[in-house]
Amino acid sequence: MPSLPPQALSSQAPSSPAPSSPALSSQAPSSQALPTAVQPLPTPADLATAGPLPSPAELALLFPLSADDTERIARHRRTVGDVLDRRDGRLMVVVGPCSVHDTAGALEYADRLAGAARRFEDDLVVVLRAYLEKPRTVTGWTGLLNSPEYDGTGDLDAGLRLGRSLLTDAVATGLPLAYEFVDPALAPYVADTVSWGAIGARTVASQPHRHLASWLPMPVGMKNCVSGRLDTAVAAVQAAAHSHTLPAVSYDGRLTTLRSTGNRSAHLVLRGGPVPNYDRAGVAAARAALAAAGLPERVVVDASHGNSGKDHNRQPGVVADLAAQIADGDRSLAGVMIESYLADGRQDPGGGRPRPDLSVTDACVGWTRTVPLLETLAQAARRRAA
Ligand SMILES: O=C[C@H](O)[C@H](O)COP(=O)(O)O
Ligand SMILES: C=C(OP(=O)(O)O)C(=O)O
Repeated sequence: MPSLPPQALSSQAPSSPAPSSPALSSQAPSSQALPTAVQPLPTPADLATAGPLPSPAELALLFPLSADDTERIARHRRTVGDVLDRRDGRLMVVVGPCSVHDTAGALEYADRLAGAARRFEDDLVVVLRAYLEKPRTVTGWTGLLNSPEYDGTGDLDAGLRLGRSLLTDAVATGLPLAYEFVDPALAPYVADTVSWGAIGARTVASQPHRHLASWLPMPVGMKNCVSGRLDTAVAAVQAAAHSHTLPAVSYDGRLTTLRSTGNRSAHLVLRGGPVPNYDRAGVAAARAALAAAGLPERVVVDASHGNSGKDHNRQPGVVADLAAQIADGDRSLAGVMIESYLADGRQDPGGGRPRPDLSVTDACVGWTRTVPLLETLAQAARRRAA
């Protein structure tokens, strides 16, 4: 990889907007005359003012992983695969904030979780949710990578730098990281730091996301649709297991053709819908759908989202139900997801800066309520193993 001076990575945005192209603007009808669905395409001048982004290689040079980090991430990925394949009898717990909006707050949380992960390591494989992109039902803040200032201005260049620096710091805590891949073009900037990936309920039907999962070098969970349907996610697991040809941003930032090998560790994540699906009947229905598709009967269950009606106060009840199923010996339950952060609840920051310790997206269970949940799951996993 060529070594580049940091100034070579800076955005090329000029200080004042470039004039619009007279040739193009004289051809384009005025926007008032256009039906709302027909917007003029960006002009070459618009594109020039946006400035280039660093390539994944350039960003990794600024915020590198050490050889030890890379070796540890490879080990974490194998461990998660072993849990999914039941070669490792522990339970995976993917836990952490709905989204990272404050890097200091996220790292404080990661430090606390790293301590808890060591405490429960005989029974649990604890994975930190380090989600920097948010899919929205309609509109809203789309995450630190796209909008690091939480003001909707969308400074992707700054977001990539802040996001990668957070991920490499989080890796240094020794925890495996979980990440939802929302925009396939951004995956090469972050994928080397991730040990468990997710394709979310709003993108699981998308072919580019399934193809991306077939290339990602870690186990990837496919979430059931927002509607609660399982078949789309089951089809995504099948699609991801195959080899595909896909366009992808290469390490040096060029659009390239990639031939994926297929991801044999893709699996189903139950996140509920209008009706929860974490209970024994929901898990049994998932096992039946996987068996009918000829897939391994293994699931991760998300205690939040549709399974708690986005009410964080209901997550402990969901976890208790799952713990009972696990303690009773259900070996198809490979993992549990919990949305948890430093403080309990969520905020809607008006115009000001958000509180660093409180979620700006979905409500989370606070840290003091999270530790007993980990304890409950560890006891359940120990009983199952025995
Ligand atoms: O996980 C977070 C949210 O559930 C997801 O981003 C959708 O949020 P929204 O329905 O508020 O847009
Ligand atoms: C958006 C998320 O979940 P889902 O896709 O299940 O809504 C999430 O886990 O942050």
